[in-house]
Amino acid sequence: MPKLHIYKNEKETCYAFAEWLANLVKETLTKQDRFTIALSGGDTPKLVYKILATDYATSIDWTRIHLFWGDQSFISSPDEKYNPTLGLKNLIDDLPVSKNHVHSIRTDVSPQDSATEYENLLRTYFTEPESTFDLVILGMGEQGNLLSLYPFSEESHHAGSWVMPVYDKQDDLYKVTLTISAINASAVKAFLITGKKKEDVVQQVLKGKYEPEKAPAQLIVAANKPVHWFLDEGSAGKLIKPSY
Ligand SMILES: O=C1O[C@H](COP(=O)(O)O)[C@@H](O)[C@H](O)[C@H]1O
Repeated sequence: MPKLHIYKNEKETCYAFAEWLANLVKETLTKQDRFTIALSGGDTPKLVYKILATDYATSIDWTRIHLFWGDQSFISSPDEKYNPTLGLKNLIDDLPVSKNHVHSIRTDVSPQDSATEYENLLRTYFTEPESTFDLVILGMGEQGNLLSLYPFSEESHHAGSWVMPVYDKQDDLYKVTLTISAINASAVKAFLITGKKKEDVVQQVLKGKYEPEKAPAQLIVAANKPVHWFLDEGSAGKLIKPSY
């Protein structure tokens, strides 16, 4: 069941998301010792990470936060312009989180070895076989991918392992990504999607026919809990406009 949180623009959406995340962390940390987040890649969450690093630098207990990457591209360029993950990494470096609480996906080994190593890391970190992150932040690409799980790809329907290597045909590069199993085993799932260019994919997932091959985000479920969708009026355009 989706729970929609729709805001006027990207800025308002990101501020609201940061506030919601901070409250979730605070509430959860009254019941447990640590809070573990899987981060989305891409450009959209960058503002949220900036807001967290500044406005929430002291109000969140960062010593009890652990960060994992949701996916990672195998791009070696040292230039942020060509290497989006690098830009994100720089922002994560600004968060007041202990460096040994930031768990990255290696890119200095083969995608297969990197995926195996990340899977082992997760299996050691999470002691319950059916339970992963306290929060997974998810974006969606214009192609309809969530993390690096693409429409009509085998990996999007793979059950069992939590991590997989993926070849992204469109961008001609390898990626390592969490799987639907890892995402669905997390306590809270939240999409953060902004911009008019995403309104079709958002509509397809939330209002279209159930066709998970075409829209793998439809595979994200939360038993007895909502899947959160933080959208701006651009990305939610086709949900909020009357259809004639
Ligand atoms: O390819 C990817 O894109 C999506 C969306 O990125 P954005 O720049 O439009 O926010 C991202 O969520 C995913 O992690 C990444 O691999």
